[in-house]
Amino acid sequence: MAKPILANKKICFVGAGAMAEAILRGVIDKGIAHADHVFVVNRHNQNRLQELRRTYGVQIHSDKKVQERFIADADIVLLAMKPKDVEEALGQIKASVHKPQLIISVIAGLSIQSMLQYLESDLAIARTMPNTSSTIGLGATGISFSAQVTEDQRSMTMAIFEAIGIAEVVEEPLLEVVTGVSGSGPAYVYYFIEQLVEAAVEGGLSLETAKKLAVQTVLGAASMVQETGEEPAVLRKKVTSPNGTTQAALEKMDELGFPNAVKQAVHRSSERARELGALMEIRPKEKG
Ligand SMILES: NC(=O)C1=CN([C@@H]2O[C@H](COP(=O)(O)OP(=O)(O)OC[C@H]3O[C@@H](n4cnc5c(N)ncnc54)[C@H](OP(=O)(O)O)[C@@H]3O)[C@@H](O)[C@H]2O)C=CC1
Ligand SMILES: O=C(O)[C@@H]1CCC=N1
Repeated sequence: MAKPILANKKICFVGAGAMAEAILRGVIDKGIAHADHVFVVNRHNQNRLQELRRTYGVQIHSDKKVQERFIADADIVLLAMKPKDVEEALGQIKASVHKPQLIISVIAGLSIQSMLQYLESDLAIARTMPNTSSTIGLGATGISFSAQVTEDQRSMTMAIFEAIGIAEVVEEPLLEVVTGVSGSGPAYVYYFIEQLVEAAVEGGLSLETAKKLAVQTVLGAASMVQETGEEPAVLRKKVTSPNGTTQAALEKMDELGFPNAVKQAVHRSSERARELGALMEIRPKEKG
């Protein structure tokens, strides 16, 4: 059953890739948006639009004029293209977006100020940083709002992202930190699982058994933190017998710089988001 706040609202996704699919699948599966109120447009790939239509029942069209109407008629326009495509895409939709629509962006690094400049309008903007776990309702999203966003629009944004996981409102400059932690974060965990599996196979386990054990271990550890409310460091100590196997393994991780590698990776992702943001800024000389 759809929550009333979004029941009659039209959402148009501009961009039809991994992140758009994660969100649209989440909101449709959770019943907070009806598939016949979800519109998806992209630049070229018609097969991709057909695939999304077949899988989720969303509305698509190959005609650019009809796509422009999808955007103009939407209550919420959700921007989900890569940073390199922002200039072209926002230039194309500029004439179609208007007040009092809500623009939601998931684009890493793209500031509210840059969006307002590209769209040349005083629009209501929710800048977000979700992650792909939104697909299964376990996303983690950071959100900042522009001054123009109304209370209803805030509630709609929270409803969307809380339907597909947890959502935290943060000051806009902290969205880069969110990007480093939870936007890119699933990839770090997959990378960790890959190494666990590889080591298990090197040790002689079958690939199938290795995967089962590694995935259950990560799932169990994350759930323990969530369900017991205990600090990760306290839970870690409970696994670590003095002079036992875990202590030996953790000492090896320290020796090889694991804690520093993880922290530096998070900081580098945040820094990269800032770099992408700077690349997407409109310089004063390019205006008008
Ligand atoms: N993937 C992730 O884990 C996360 C991604 N993000 C952000 O989400 C955004 C999208 O990432 P992701 O989904 O991975 O990217 P994808 O490459 O999977 O998808 C990008 C989509 O944008 C479309 N597109 C490109 N140019 C235009 C245009 N001019 N007009 C309309 N659509 C266009 C592409 O369509 P076509 O094929 O026709 O070119 C494609 O469907 C990025 O900005 C990223 O920073 C945020 C959090 C997590
Ligand atoms: O890798 C990226 O740039 C995007 C943003 C966060 C996750 N994926």
